[in-house]
This record gives sequence, C-alpha cells and structure tokens, in this order.
Amino acid sequence: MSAVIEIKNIKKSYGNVKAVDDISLQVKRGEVLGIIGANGAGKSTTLEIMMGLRKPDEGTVTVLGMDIAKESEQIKQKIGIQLQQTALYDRIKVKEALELFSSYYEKKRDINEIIEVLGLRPYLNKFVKNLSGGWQQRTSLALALINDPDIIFLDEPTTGLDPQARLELWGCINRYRKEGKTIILSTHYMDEAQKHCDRIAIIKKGKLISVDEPKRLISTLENDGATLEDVYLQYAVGN
Ligand SMILES: Nc1ncnc2c1ncn2[C@@H]1O[C@H](COP(=O)(O)OP(=O)(O)OP(=O)(O)O)[C@@H](O)[C@H]1O
Repeated sequence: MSAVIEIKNIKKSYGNVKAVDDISLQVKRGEVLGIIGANGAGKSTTLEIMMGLRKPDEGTVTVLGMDIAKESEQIKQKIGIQLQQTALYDRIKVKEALELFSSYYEKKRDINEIIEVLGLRPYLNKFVKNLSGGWQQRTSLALALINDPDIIFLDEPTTGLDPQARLELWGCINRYRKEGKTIILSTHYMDEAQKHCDRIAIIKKGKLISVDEPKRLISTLENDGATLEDVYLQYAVGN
C-alpha cells in the first residue's frame, strides 16, 4: 500500500504545552487508521495538522503527494473533514448545510445518494441543533463526504452516541471504506478501534508511542485474552 499522508517530525506547542512533540507517521492508501490517547494527548492537534487546519511549528506534511504548506487548496478539494461536535451548523437546516458545503467544491458527489446512504431524507428540513447526537454526526459525516474525498478525517465520530447509534454510524463509515477511501479517526472507544481499525497510532503527551495493527499491539502484552483496552492502559496512560 502506498502512503497517502506522510508527516515528518511534526511539532506544535501552545505556550509551554508541547501538544505534538516530533511525530512522524505514514498513512497508507485505503486503510482505517485510528488515533488513540488520553484527553489532551495531542490527537486532535495531530489530525488538524494533517487536515491543514493548523500549521505545525516544525516538520512537513505531504498529502496525496502534495506539500500542505504550498498546495493546501488542492488538498482541501480531496479530503473530507468531520470535526468534533460543533455549533457551526446549528442554525441551519440539514438540507441547507448540505447545499452550502456542496457549493465549496469543484468535484461533488451526488447529494441524493449521500442522503439515501446515511438515511437523512426525513431530516432534511430540520435544524441541525434539533437533531439527536447520532443524526448530527450523520449530518456532519454527510458534509465530509460531499466532495467525494479520497481521505476522510473523523475526530471522535462516535463520542456521546448510544451503542445503537455508534453501530449504525460505523455501518456508514464502513460502506465508504469499502470504496477504498482512506479513513483517519480519533476515538476513546477501544472496542471500536480494535474492531474497525487496520492500524492504531498511540499518542501520549504529544509523542507517537507506537503504530501497528490492533492484534500486533495486543500481542505485545503477556496476558492471554488481552484487548486493545489493556494496550491503552499499558502504553497510553501514566508518566
Ligand atoms: N488552541 C489551543 N490553545 C492552547 N492550547 C491548546 C490548543 N489546542 C490544544 N491545546 C492543548 O494542547 C494539548 C493537546 O490537545 P489536543 O486537543 O490535541 O488533545 P486530544 O488528544 O485531542 O484531547 P481530547 O481527547 O481531550 O480531545 C492539550 O494540552 C490542549 O490543552
């Protein structure tokens, strides 16, 4: 598999907080890469640097062979972004949000097809803020898909959703994975990460501790029956 994203020696500080401390990582075409780590570990900052939303203090980011520092406009056309729950679209209706996003891009996927796949048709005339968390997340996934991106970024897509809504959202995400899209997400749910991610990147205090397949990470632990949660407790927490 070839790399669709390559970050090299990325650093980002806020005052004396080293949010990202010298991370290098390659994301392979077509994989689902999960980023795990404690609150404040640097997951969102790393994701936002890959998306081009934040500039690193040091290091380089190459997305689909393009340098993010020079070709961010071209890159934006080819990526889809779902941020953590946001009030940004609260005051507009689902249909309006879809139309607005569609107007940003040259290449567009058929909106009706996205609406059908994500089951949004009954909600089109509702305000985003009046939807349940699960439907808000589906709306923001729909917005991330509108330009038929090669790479989809999902920042904690299932946080706060009930188990059924989480399962359904994963059904939607997996459908796009089957099309060969590369998916990069952060999550606090180790069961989801273990089940759905091809590889897991563990971030602790701004540093990349490990990146590997869930079963290989689990095999580094000595106890039989270990899960990714045990991996998390072993590698992602503490000093
Ligand atoms: N805009 C900002 N200004 C100041 N500090 C920031 C800013 N954004 C992030 N930080 C700090 O950088 C560190 C990393 O934050 P980040 O949001 O990347 O972590 P995270 O792993 O995504 O956390 P969470 O799981 O809580 O979402 C934290 O200490 C956070 O407080």
